[in-house]
Amino acid sequence: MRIAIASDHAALALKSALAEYLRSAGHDVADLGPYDEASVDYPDYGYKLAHAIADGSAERGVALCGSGIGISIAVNRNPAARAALVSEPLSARLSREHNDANVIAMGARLIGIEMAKACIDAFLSTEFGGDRHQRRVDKLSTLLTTKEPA
Ligand SMILES: O=C(CO)[C@H](O)[C@H](O)[C@H](O)COP(=O)(O)O
Repeated sequence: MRIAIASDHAALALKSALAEYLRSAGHDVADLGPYDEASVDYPDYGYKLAHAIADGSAERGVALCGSGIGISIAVNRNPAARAALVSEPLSARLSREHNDANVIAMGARLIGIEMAKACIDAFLSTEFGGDRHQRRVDKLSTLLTTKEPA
């Protein structure tokens, strides 16, 4: 699978570890940065990651910052992205099954590497459930253009 990964400075080490984990599992991983420990702003990297989802260069995204909160907010500014901030595998699975999430977000200051890998595994191995969930995901798109859900 084509997977883009991005972070801010707070999640640099987790980003490197997860990129390696994903590559060793056979995925085509695009590391969108940053590439050193200099302090950066999560909106810049959330923007890049969401853009990769929107233009189709990535099928899934992994977004990381200290808490995961800032970068997940940034990614979700792009209407093509559905980013889910998770800290354990059940939420990661449900984000796919119910929400058709295409980006997983995690907080490097809150989660360990093994839990992060377990979340990624659940996220990548779960299919969207469709049916009633499709109707709800479709409504997310209408929220962008109307004041009230259809
Ligand atoms: O966006 C965040 C909080 O919602 C992230 O945790 C950031 O990584 C964090 O704000 C960065 O903080 P720092 O003090 O500049 O390292």
